[in-house]
Amino acid sequence: MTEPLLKLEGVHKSFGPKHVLNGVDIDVAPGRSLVIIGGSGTGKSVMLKCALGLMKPDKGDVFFNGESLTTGKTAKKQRDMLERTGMLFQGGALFDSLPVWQNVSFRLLHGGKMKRSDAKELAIDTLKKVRLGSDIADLYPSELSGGMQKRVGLARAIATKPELIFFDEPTTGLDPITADAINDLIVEQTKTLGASSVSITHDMPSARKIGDEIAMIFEGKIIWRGPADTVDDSGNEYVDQFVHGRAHGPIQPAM
Ligand SMILES: Nc1ncnc2c1ncn2[C@@H]1O[C@H](COP(=O)(O)OP(=O)(O)OP(=O)(O)O)[C@@H](O)[C@H]1O
Repeated sequence: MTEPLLKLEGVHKSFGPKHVLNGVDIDVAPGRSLVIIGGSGTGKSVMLKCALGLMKPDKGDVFFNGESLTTGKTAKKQRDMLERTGMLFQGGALFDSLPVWQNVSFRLLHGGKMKRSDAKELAIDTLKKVRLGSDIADLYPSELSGGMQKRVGLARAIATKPELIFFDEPTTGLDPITADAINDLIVEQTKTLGASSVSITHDMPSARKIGDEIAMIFEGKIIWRGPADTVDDSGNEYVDQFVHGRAHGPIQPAM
């Protein structure tokens, strides 16, 4: 069996008396796309932060390419993982004070790896991949629509040609047509790179489109996982309620 690129094993995380993650086991193979669905406050973002090393699990481990990120020379291993990882944050999270091209090539510019002129050229090439023209390279994020900002965020996530990309609610705040176009670009660009991806969302159209596989988190555990095209017929009453957006069922609405 192929070694997973990313694996979370028995990950626990609590805040005081609040147990958010209660033994999360999940992995993603090279070149595969995993979408994690779950209701508000179920710990999706906390899980993502643990996977990225931004939060330390209380118990359990995170492996990147088979290497534990919580034991041994963790700082070096974390750095190595982050260099090989791209991220599209919820809301785009662009730097308002930097023009679009510097946002896209931020890591290459600031990692001292590239001359400014080369970084700008790479940014413009990458913007083209997300169907944005060179005319926006010198604009600032506030001058762009929400959909364009997401495209810039996607361009930034893929600019370093990562092996693994995290997508945190990639279509939040977009109309359904723009959201669909962003999802198409996400699929196209991750497949072109041959990268693995882990996305978290509660938007089912996005989950169906982006995911090779879908997993559901509930009460701090992965309660179901399967091929994306089986999510409507999972045989799991929790998944069924979530997928069909029913207020009544075993999951209580988060109010
Ligand atoms: N740093 C923190 N300190 C205390 N509690 C936290 C912290 N981070 C998250 N939590 C709590 O952990 C729980 C899960 O939060 P998380 O943001 O992971 O949910 P989520 O599934 O991503 O929700 P949503 O879909 O609404 O974004 C919440 O109850 C939240 O208040």
